[in-house]
Amino acid sequence: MDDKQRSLLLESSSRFPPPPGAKLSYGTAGFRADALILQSTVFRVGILAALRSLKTQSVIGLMITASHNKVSDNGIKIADPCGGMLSQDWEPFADELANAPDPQTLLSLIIEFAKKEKISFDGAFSAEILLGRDTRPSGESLLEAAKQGINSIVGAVVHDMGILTTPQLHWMVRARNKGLKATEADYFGQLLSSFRCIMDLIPNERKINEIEDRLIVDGANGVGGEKLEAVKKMLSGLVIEVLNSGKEGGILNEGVGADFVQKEKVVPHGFGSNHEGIRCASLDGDADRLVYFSVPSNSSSKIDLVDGDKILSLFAVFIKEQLSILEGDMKGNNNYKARLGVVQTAYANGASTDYLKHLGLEVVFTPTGVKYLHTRAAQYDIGIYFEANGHGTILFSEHYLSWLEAKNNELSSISQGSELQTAALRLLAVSKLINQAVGDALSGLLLVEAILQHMGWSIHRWSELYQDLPSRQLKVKVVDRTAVVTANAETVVVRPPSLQEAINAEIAKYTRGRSFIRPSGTEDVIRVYAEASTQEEVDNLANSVAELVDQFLGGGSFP
Ligand SMILES: CC(=O)N[C@H]1[C@@H](OP(=O)(O)O)O[C@H](CO)[C@@H](O)[C@@H]1O
Ligand SMILES: [Mg+2]
Repeated sequence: MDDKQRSLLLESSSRFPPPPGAKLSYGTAGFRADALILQSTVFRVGILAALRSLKTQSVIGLMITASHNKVSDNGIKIADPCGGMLSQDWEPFADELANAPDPQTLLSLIIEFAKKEKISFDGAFSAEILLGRDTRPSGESLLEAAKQGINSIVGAVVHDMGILTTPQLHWMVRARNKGLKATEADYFGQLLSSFRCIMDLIPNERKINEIEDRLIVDGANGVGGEKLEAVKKMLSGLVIEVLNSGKEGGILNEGVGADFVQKEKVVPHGFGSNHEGIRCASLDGDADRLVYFSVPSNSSSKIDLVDGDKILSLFAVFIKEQLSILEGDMKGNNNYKARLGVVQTAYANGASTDYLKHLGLEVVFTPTGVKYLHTRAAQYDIGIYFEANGHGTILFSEHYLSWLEAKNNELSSISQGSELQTAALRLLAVSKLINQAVGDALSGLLLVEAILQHMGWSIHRWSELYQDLPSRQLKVKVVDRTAVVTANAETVVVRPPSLQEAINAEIAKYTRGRSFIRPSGTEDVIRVYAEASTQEEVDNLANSVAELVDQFLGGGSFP
C-alpha cells in the first residue's frame, strides 16, 4: 500500500469516529443498531466491501437495511460475488474493523489483513460496488457514509442502485458477476416471464379449480410494498391488492410485516374481518421474507398462519411432482436422478419436519441465519431451504441445470410438448423465477401463486398439508447475551452450565414438548422457542424457560 492510499484512509476515517462504548458484531445478517450510531460502521463496511472486491476481483454488493427491526434502527451487510452473504471467514475482520478505536489502528488492521489475504493495491483491478438501501429515513445519510468508505480505496467505483429490496441487490450482484444484464428492469423481466411460463404450462384439466385469483399483500410499510406495486402493473393472471405499501403513512414494521405476523400470529394493521377467507401474504421490511395467512371467520384478530415451513412444503411437493414425471419414465440415453434436499433450522415446526420426512425427503438442520442454510442447500442438485419466518429459496446446482437444459433439448426433438418435457420446462422456469442468490419475498410470492394455480389449491387446502404443533416465541433481555453458548444447530445450551438440564426438566413435563434458547444475532435479546401439543401447554413451557433464562442470566425483562 503506497503513501497516497495510507493518507487517504487516515484522512477519511478521521471524519468517522466510532461511537464511544459500542461493541458491534456482524451478527446473523450484518451490523445492526440504532441508526444514530451507525455512521462510522457503515463507512468502515464501505472499506471492507472495496477490499472484498479487490480480493475476489468481482463486483460486491452493499445493502443498507435493518430488515424487520424498528424504523429507527438500520444496518449494513455485504453481498459476495455469487450474490450470497459475505464469506464467514471475513466476519472476524469485519468485527475488528467496526470496533477499531482510532484511524491509526484501523489503518494497521487493514494493512495487516491485506498482507495476509494478498490483496493488491497496484491498480490493476479497480474495486466495484453496487449500493442499495431500503426505505428507512436514515438510509440516505448512511449511503453517503458507505460511499466515502468505498472511495477511501484508490480507484474504487460505486454504483448507487437506489432504493431496492435486499434480494434485488443480491440478484444484481450475482447477475453482474455472471456477465448478465442486471438492472431492475431485467430483474422484473426475468420474474414475470418465468412466472408466465409456469402458468402457461398448467394442464388444462387443472384450470377449473377452487382458487380465486385475488391476493392481498401486507407490504410492511416498506420497500417490498413499493416494488410489488410495480410488479402488479406488469402482471396478468393474478390480481394483487397491496395494503401497508408505505404510501398511506404507516410506520415501517410497526404492527405490520412478516416478522410481526409470524411471531404474533395476529392480523397486521389494515386487515380484519372484511378479509375473512381470502388469501393474504405479508412481506418483511426489506422483502426477503414472506409468509401467508388467512383470517378465519369470527376470529378476533387471530390468523391461520401459513409460514415459511409451509411455503417450503408447497415448493417441495411441486418439485417432487416434476422430478417424478421426469425421472419416472426416462426416455433417451441422458438419464440422471437429482439429489433433492431440504434444509431447516430448529425454529421449524416439528409437524413440518415430520411431513417432509413422510414425503421421503432428506431433511437436514443448520443454525439460524441464511448464511448457514444457503451453504448447506447448495450441496444438493436441488436444495430447498426455509426459515420458519419465511426466508428461503430453492437452489439449483450449475451441474443439474446444464443436465436439465440438455434433457429439455433432447426431449424437444423426440417428444415435444410431452409431459416429460413440460416437467423439464417447469423446473427450468422455477430456477429462473426463484432467486438463486438469496430468499426473496417477491419471487417467492410469484412462485407460490403459480404453484397454487397449478395444484388448484386454495390457501385452506394448502394450510391443511399438515397441522402445525402449537408454538410460542419469547424474547428475554439479559445483561450479556453472549454468555449463552449453544451447540447442535443451537438446540443445546453448553454455557452457562446446568441451564440445559433445567430446561430439559421443564420440557419433560409436556407432551411433545420441545424448547431451546439462543442469543439473537440481530437484537440484544435471548430468544426462547417452545412447542407442545396444546397452546396452553406451550405458553406455560415458554414462560418457564424464559424465567430460567432470567434466573441464570440475571437482569431480565420481557420486551
Ligand atoms: C427466530 C428468527 O426469526 N430469527 C431471525 C433473526 O435472527 P436472530 O439471530 O434470531 O435475531 O433475523 C435473521 C435475519 O433476518 C433471520 O435469519 C433469523 O431467522
Ligand atoms: Mg429481512
